[in-house]
Amino acid sequence: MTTSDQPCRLYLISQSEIADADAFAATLDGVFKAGDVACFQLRLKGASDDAVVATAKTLMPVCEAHDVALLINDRADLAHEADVDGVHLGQGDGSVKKAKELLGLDRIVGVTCHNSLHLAFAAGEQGADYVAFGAFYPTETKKTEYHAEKDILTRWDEIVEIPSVAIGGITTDTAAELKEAGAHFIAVCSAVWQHADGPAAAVRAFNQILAD
Ligand SMILES: Cc1ncc(COP(=O)(O)OP(=O)(O)O)c(N)n1
Ligand SMILES: Cc1ncsc1CCOP(=O)(O)O
Ligand SMILES: [Mg+2]
Repeated sequence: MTTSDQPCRLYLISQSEIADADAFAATLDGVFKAGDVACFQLRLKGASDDAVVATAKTLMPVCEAHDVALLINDRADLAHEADVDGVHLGQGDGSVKKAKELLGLDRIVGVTCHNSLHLAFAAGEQGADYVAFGAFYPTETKKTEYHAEKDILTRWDEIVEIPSVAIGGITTDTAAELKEAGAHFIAVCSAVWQHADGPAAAVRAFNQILAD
C-alpha cells in the first residue's frame, strides 16, 4: 500500500454479526460486483475464534475473486490461522512488530491511531501498512472516545508516504470531503449495510463519489 498517485478507495467493514457465512458470501459477491472495494475487514464482535476463522475461510474465495484484500479485526493469531491478507489492530490489540513476525512481511497490518499523529508515526516506524484516523463523525457502530478532524489527514499526507484510512460515521455525503482532505481509503460500515437501497447500491454510490 503506497500513496503515490493512488485514487481514494473504499474500505468496507463488516457488520459485527454474521449469522450465515454462506449467505453472506453471496451478498458480498454482489457488493463487490457493484464497484471497487480495496479491503474488506471482518469485524465480528462476540463470535468464537472458530467462527471467525470459519467465516473468514468462507469469504476468502469471494474476496480473492474480486481482488479485495481480506483483513481480520483485532486478532493477528486468527488472521494467521485463516491465512487472510492481514489484520487490523487497535491500540490494545498487540504490536505491529509481533503481527508482522507471525503473518509475514507481505501481509497487511493496519493500526487504529484515533486522532493522533504521534500514534501514527509510532505505527509507521513499526512497519504498519496503513494508519487509521477517526472517528470523523458520530457513529452508532462503535462507542468512540476519540474525534478526528480532517486536517490530520492533510498533515499526514503531506509528511508521510504510508496510506491513511478515514473511519467513523462516514456517509455518501461526507466521503468527498475526506478524500479532498487527503484520505487514501474511506472505511465504511453502516452507510453500506444500512443503505436504504441495499449494500450494492451503496458501494456504487461511494464509487461514484470517490471517482470524481
Ligand atoms: C480501518 C479501521 N480503523 C479503526 C478501527 C477501530 O479499531 P479498534 O480501535 O481496535 O476498535 P474495534 O474495531 O476493534 O472495535 C477499525 N476496526 N478499522
Ligand atoms: C470501527 C470503528 N472505529 C472507529 S469508528 C468505527 C465505526 C465505523 O463504522 P461506521 O462506518 O458505521 O461509522
Ligand atoms: Mg480492535
